[in-house]
Amino acid sequence: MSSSETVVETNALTKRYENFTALDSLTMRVGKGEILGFIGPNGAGKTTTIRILVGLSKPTSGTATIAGANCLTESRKIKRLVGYMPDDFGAYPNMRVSEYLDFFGAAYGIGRSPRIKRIDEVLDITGATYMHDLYVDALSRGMQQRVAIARTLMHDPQVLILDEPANGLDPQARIDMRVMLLRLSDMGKTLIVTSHILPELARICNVVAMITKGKLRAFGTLDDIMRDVQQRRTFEIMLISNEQVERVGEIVRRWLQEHAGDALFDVADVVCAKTEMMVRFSTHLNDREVAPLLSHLVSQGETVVQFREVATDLEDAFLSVANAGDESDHVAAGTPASGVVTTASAAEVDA
Ligand SMILES: Nc1ncnc2c1ncn2[C@@H]1O[C@H](COP(=O)(O)OP(=O)(O)OP(=O)(O)O)[C@@H](O)[C@H]1O
Repeated sequence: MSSSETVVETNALTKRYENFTALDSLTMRVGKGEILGFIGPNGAGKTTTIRILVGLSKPTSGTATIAGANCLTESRKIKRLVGYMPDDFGAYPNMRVSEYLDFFGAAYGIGRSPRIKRIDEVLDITGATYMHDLYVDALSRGMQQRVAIARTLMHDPQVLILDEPANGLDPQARIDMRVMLLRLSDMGKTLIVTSHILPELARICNVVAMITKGKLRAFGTLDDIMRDVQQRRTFEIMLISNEQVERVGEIVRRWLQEHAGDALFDVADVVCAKTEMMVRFSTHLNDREVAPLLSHLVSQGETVVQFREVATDLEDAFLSVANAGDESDHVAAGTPASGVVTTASAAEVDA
């Protein structure tokens, strides 16, 4: 992470709905001009975090600030500092793009003549000048996303929070979106961009925060996270009957606990696939270190049909980090938010 001036900061941010913890002690910071990729599957807690940041929801505990303004108590300042683009564009029948932007500019209290000038500026920044007189409800999804971003820029905020901006875009529109976000970052804007999948957008992010079930699982540069992910290897143990699966899973877990040293994530990572008669695990251990596990299983009376390493491409591994399950909660909970926190499971994130 760059050492630039901190613009967005959360400390132990927690949100509970009765007994349910939607956000669990989230601590992170984003610097000026940085693009944060805020990644996690559906229900991970991204919108909860964003709603707190933009002052629409109060946390149960913890703090959040944007450019020094308290998100909980200084909602006027926050409104001026932040441009928020929600996931849903909304319906605006019979409204031209210029009228749409004029409407939101007026809502921000921008006077008529600076508003007209600003509309041209934001359309220029977002490459949407040609849409000036088009009707918003006749635009494609990609065009609407541009206009939505133009709208968030009307009051020239320091921070842009974009909820799923790449959602529903075709490949070319995604590329265009990336270019636009980089341009905004070059202008010194700080961006928080959410996504429920590993987006192409992650490649332009300076920092990536991965969140599942309300907890931060990984935080760092994409390179940091990738490096850690690449050091892990996945093994599969094929068994002869499905009644072995849970038992072998437990043996593997205990063995990793003893042999994987401080690589606690390995233990959290054991996946038992009953119907496939298979146990899968990922580990930082090398071949020589992992080989004794096979003899250990045999010495415990387990019949093993195959014990093999499986190829996982980087993207699979990256997604599996984002989709870490409950079992790793005890590990991630005590881990500081800075630096890389990774776990991997074989479950797939929805794409
Ligand atoms: N008002 C509420 N009352 C109870 N539970 C809630 C409420 N709002 C959100 N939740 C729950 O909190 C969890 C986090 O939701 P959140 O909307 O933050 O997830 P998300 O990461 O934004 O997911 P998505 O990508 O689907 O929008 C979910 O399990 C959701 O059901």
